[in-house]
Amino acid sequence: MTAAPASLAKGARTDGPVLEVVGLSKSYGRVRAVTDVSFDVLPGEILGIVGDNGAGKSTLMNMVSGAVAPDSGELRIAGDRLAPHTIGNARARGIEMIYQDLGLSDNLSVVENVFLGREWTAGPPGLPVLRKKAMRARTRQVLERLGIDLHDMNVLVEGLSGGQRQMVAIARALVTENEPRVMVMDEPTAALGTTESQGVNDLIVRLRDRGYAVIVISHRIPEVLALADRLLVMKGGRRVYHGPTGALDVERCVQLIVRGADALGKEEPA
Ligand SMILES: Nc1ncnc2c1ncn2[C@@H]1O[C@H](COP(=O)(O)OP(=O)(O)OP(=O)(O)O)[C@@H](O)[C@H]1O
Repeated sequence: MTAAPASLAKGARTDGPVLEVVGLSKSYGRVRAVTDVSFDVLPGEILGIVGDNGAGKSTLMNMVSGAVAPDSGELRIAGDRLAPHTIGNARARGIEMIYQDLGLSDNLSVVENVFLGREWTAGPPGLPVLRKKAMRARTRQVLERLGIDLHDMNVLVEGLSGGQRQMVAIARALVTENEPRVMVMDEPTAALGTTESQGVNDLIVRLRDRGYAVIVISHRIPEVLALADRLLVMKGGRRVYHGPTGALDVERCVQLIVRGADALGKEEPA
């Protein structure tokens, strides 16, 4: 388990779900992007999120990351309500989102990317000096801890493979002021071949085994069924399944995505 962030509210729970999403809804004009969706994630768990295009996955995750404020419902982190509902507050409370475009700068090195926008400096105010050695050491430590093999951390990111870039983005999410507790990844393997996908998925499993909660949005049904412990299936902005992946096979999962909860022929598990 990772240490509880210092910013965890007094009295907040440290066992049970690290994240509870309670009845979130969001409309854009007349489009109901997400309607009354609830789910939770435990520490040391991978939750997969699947659904057709337009099912509401991105809107839901943008609410989880604090980027989009819900019309109704709330987010609880370790039992404590997220308020105000902002990216800054969600990050301070340990929620990190890695978008599909990764947000890396090609012309900067691995270390520079990991610390981009929050560089460590020393020296008097107005005359900051970059603490390059310390940043390199911290980056190496995080990469080694996660078993990420990147020999040259001064190499420009443009020279890295898709899988390596994904790993730099994950390292970047880990080098924050507060230890993250929930990592949300949008299609982390979408642009990768089989071997590189396997490398990224192995890393996601290592994150899970270190106590992080990892939420993975994916279109790759067999892959996410093999990777995730539980699955959230969305259709038309609604939750149609939230339960163990072991209860589903690829065919049933596809049926849920296409037909909704009717595909199970019974009540979905809570
Ligand atoms: N900023 C926005 N303004 C207007 N409508 C939006 C906005 N964001 C999403 N929507 C609409 O909300 C619905 C859900 O979209 P969302 O992007 O959350 O689905 P998704 O499951 O992530 O889809 P995809 O897999 O294609 O990314 C869609 O009908 C979409 O057009």
